Amino acid sequence: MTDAGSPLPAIQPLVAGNWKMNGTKAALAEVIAISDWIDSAGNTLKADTMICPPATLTMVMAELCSNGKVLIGGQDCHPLASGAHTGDISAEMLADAGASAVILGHSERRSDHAETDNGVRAKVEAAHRAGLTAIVCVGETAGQRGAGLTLPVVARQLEGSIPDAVTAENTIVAYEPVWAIGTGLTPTADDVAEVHAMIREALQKRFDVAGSRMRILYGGSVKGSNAAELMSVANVNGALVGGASLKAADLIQILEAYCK
Ligand SMILES: O=C[C@H](O)COP(=O)(O)O
Repeated sequence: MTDAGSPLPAIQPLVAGNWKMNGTKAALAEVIAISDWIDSAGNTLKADTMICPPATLTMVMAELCSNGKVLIGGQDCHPLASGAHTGDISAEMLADAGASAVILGHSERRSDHAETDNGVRAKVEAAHRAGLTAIVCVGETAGQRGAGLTLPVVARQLEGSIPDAVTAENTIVAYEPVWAIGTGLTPTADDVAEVHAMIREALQKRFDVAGSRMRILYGGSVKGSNAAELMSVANVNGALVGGASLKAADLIQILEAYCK
């Protein structure tokens, strides 16, 4: 309930495609096809749609999607606004290129670039400074899951990676079990429900109403054939999609789970 005692409005789901290190100019046709499909779906589609392309495509894709039907996000940013950091991109640069969000702390960044919770938190603060929504990824490895550590690992990542001052608009959590990414494996609906319930409770405890309103995405081998089941789990407010976001036809099958 809000302070005024009225019920909170429903959370608008988000389906975000993470293209990772995939996509050249030829792939822009996929985004045009997604945007055209969203047009034809009209208001039967009850979700927002985002594509997070590689940095080389951010600006051209943002220009192509300037009608706002497909939102554009980055895949990482540096904590600083500018400076001598060869190869890095700042949150301000992503915003300037037309992005409205940025994925931070993805498990591939955490493993490939030794990113820590503290480092991710600094990037989330940078995203907010630049006016971007931060999509903060958390999730356990297969080993941690086997050891029964899923909930404590995710709780620690949440606590460490998200700064103290956030809003329901500027921060999204993405739960992505590392072992489910790109493997075709997914947790059961009950397992997803358990983790998302814990995340919701932790967010509410820490951020009050903002924590009740924040979107919590599920990611890890989401595809057309499992989207409806996964997206109907309590506290799942959308999906972060890797492989199945690269082709318009595959992403559209996932979006169809949100057509009513
Ligand atoms: O960011 C997206 C995730 O890593 C999921 O990737 P996937 O859908 O290919 O499993």
